[in-house]
Amino acid sequence: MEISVGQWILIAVLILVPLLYEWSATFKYFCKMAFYNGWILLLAVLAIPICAVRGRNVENMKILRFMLLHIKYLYGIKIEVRGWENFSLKEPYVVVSNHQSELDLLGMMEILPNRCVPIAKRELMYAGTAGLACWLAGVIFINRKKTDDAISVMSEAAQTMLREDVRVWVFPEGTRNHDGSMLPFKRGAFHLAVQAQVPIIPIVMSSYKDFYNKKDRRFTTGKCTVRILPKVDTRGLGSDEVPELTESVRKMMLATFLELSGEPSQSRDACSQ
Ligand SMILES: CCCCCCCCCCCCCC(=O)SCCNC(=O)CCNC(=O)[C@H](O)C(C)(C)COP(=O)(O)OP(=O)(O)OC[C@H]1O[C@@H](n2cnc3c(N)ncnc32)[C@H](O)[C@@H]1OP(=O)(O)O
Ligand SMILES: CCCCCCCC/C=C\CCCCCCCC(=O)OC[C@@H](O)COP(=O)(O)O
Repeated sequence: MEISVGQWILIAVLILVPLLYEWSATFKYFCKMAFYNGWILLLAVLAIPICAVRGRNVENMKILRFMLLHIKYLYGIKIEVRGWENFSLKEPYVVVSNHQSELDLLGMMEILPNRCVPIAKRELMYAGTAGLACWLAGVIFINRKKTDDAISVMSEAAQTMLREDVRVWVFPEGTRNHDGSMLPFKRGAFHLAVQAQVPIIPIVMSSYKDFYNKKDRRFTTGKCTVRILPKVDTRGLGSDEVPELTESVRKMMLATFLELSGEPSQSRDACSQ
C-alpha cells in the first residue's frame, strides 16, 4: 500500500502535536486557550435554540450557567467557594468582582445567583455564537468608548433591577487585569447600586498565578478560591458618597485578594494611591 504525501503530513502532525503539547508550555497555553474559546463558541451553538424558545430573558442565564459548569473539570481547575451565606438575600443587588482573565467565567458560573446578569463590553455581542447566547440571556452591553451611552444604559439597568427583580454583576476594574493585583475601580457599579438603593455584594477570586499566566504563556492545573463577602448597604447614600463607597469596597476586596492569594498585604497595591 502506498502512502501519499497528504497522509505523511497527517501522520507527522498526529505525532508532532502531542509531543509539542507536552514539551512546550507555550504551545500548551495556546492550545488550551484556543480550545477554551472554541468550546464556548460550540456550546453556544447548543444553547442558542434552547434560549431562543423564551426569547431574550434573564432566566436563560441558568442555561448558559449549566452548560459552562463542566469546563473547570476539563481544565483541572478546582474552585473552592467561601461565604455562600452572604448570597442569601431575596432582594436585587449589585455584585462586584475582580477581573483577571477570561477564565473568570468559570468562577462566575460556579456561583452565579438566579436572575443575575453580567455587564459586558459591547464587543462581546459580536463574538459569534457566544455573543448571541449572551444577548439571549439578557447580558447588558455597554459601549466603553461612549461614556454617556454607558452611563445611560447603567441608569436604565437600575430601573430594570427593581422593576424585574434582576441582579447585576459588574467587573469594576473595567478590563482584564493580568498582573496579579487590582486596578483602580471605575464607579459605574457603585452609582448603579446607589441609584437603585440596593446592596453591593463583593466577590473576590484568588490570584491565578499558580496555574495561569498570560505573559509567561503558562496554563497548568490548579486551585482558585472564590470568596463571597458580606453585603454593603447603600440605603440613604447619594451620588456624592459614591467615591468613598467605591474606595471602601475596593480596599476590602484588595485585602481579601491578598489574603486568599497568600500575598503580604499592602505590598502589591500599586494602584490605591
Ligand atoms: C455558552 C456561551 C456563554 C458565553 C459567556 C457568557 C458570560 C459572559 C460574561 C461577560 C463578562 C464580560 C466582562 C466585561 O466585559 S468587563 C468590561 C465592561 N465592564 C465595565 O466596564 C464595568 C465597569 N465600568 C464602569 O463602571 C464605568 O464607570 C463606565 C463603563 C460606566 C463608564 O466608563 P468610562 O471609562 O467611560 O468613564 P468613567 O468610569 O471615567 O466615568 C466617567 C464619570 O461618570 C461617572 N459615572 C459612571 N457611571 C455612572 C452612572 N451610572 N451614573 C452616574 N455617573 C456615573 C463616574 O463616576 C465618572 O465621574 P467622576 O466620578 O469622575 O466624577
Ligand atoms: C464569527 C466571529 C467569531 C469571533 C470569535 C471570538 C472568540 C471569542 C469566543 C468566545 C467568547 C468566550 C467568552 C468569554 C467571556 C469572558 C469575556 C471577557 O473576559 O471579556 C473581557 C472583558 O471583560 C474586558 O475586556 P478587555 O480586557 O478590556 O479586552
